[in-house]
Amino acid sequence: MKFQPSNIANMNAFMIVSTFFCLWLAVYFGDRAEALLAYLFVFSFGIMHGANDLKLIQRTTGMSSRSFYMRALVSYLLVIGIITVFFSFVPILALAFFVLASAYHFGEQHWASRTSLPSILRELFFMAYGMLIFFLLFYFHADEVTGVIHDVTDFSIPTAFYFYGLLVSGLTFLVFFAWIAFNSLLLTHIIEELFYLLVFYVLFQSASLIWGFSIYFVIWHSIPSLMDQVQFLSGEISSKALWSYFKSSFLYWIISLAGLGILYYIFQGQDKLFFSILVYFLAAITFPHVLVMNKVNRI
Ligand SMILES: CC1=C(/C=C/C(C)=C/C=C/C(C)=C/C=O)C(C)(C)CCC1
Repeated sequence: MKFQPSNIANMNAFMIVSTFFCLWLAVYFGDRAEALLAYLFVFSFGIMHGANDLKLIQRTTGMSSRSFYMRALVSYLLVIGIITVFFSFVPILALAFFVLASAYHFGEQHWASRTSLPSILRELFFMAYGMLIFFLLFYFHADEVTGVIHDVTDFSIPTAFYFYGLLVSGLTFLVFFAWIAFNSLLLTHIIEELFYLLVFYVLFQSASLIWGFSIYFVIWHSIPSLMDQVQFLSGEISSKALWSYFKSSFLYWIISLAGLGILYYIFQGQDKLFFSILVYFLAAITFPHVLVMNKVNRI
């Protein structure tokens, strides 16, 4: 079965409907079931969307030899190693850098095809959007986020910080957005984009931290990104192309989950929140992925 462009256009409708469906589902679940489902989301689609990076590197560079694959794999593992060291020596800086890189990555995923802003401004806009998403989430779950950050870095962030962060990132985004619309650099609709922000407001305000994050991460980031990657790798979005994506990411996906299992085992006795382990894990696998996707988006 081939997906037509109209189906791809329906993606936005799918994202909105499934967001509210997931919010409604939460009414029926207790906290534990909700958290379990959230982890299932993150560990399935969330990890899977980053599991084809090596193939994407090969495709963006046009090099497909075995030795290139090995070099890419070694650089990949090196980046993961550097991040781990960074987190052990200066955790607060590493975390700040991780959130900034993630914000950029989320912004890039959402906006790369929706604005024709020139470079530098483009990157700053991606970042402002992503920071707005994170601060919106953090603002509504301030105490819990402060707890996780304290667990990871030993730093206590005052909860007012999230309010000011939300204010600054929100204003920066809105000024940028108005300027983009005014200069006809917007390839989408103003109302549509503002409506999505309203959806995120409702989502983060009503869902728990883990549920809100996983719904955003999977439905609004991982699934659209996975579709873009399938289109890039196979030239079409069809069941065959999706199957081939699944097959080539399977090994990396299993290895990542095994890595998470090992992290969990190491931290088990240290009284860490499972969330903190998740932050370390996401940070380790996210950095190489952000670099790869940035390269894909430049093609
Ligand atoms: C700091 C912090 C969080 C940050 C998570 C981030 C920054 C995730 C980024 C993931 C990416 C970019 C994945 C790749 O595609 C959580 C878990 C919400 C919980 C509270 C504390």
